[in-house]
Amino acid sequence: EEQEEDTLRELRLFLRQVTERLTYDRRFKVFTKPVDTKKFQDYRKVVRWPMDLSTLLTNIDRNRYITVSEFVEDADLIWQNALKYNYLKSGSNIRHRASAFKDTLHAILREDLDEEFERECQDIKRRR
Ligand SMILES: CC(=O)c1nc(NC(=O)[C@H]2CNCCN2)sc1-c1cc(O)cc(O)c1
Repeated sequence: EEQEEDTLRELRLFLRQVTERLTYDRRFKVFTKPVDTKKFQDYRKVVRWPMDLSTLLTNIDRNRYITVSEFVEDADLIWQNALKYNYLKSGSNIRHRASAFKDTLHAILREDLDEEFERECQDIKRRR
């Protein structure tokens, strides 16, 4: 009902703010767009579930997330995929950025997410 729609609108605003903070951080430019699979032909052999910041934003606008934890599952794919694809010594530069991305994402959530709000979102999900 109306209160639920208010909560989900507030969730989308929060998730857009988190995504935008990461997108504007120049360290994470490599994570802002889908990996170019023409340029990196082996990428899809290594990474089953590609994810990037622009796709997160599209998913938010399409009402794909009704809890913060669903969003975090997708956002975590970004750094997990980068660590997997760059496991060799030559990928250390991207691994450092992936680790910084992970720490920044979870620091933002620890600082800005009210767990009472996430519990409300979980209740809406349960009722559906
Ligand atoms: C984000 C990611 O996972 C990524 N990994 C890379 N790894 C390599 O190039 C490693 C692969 N192993 C051999 C040594 N090079 S390049 C790259 C990337 C960089 C961009 O500027 C845009 C983009 O979309 C993806």
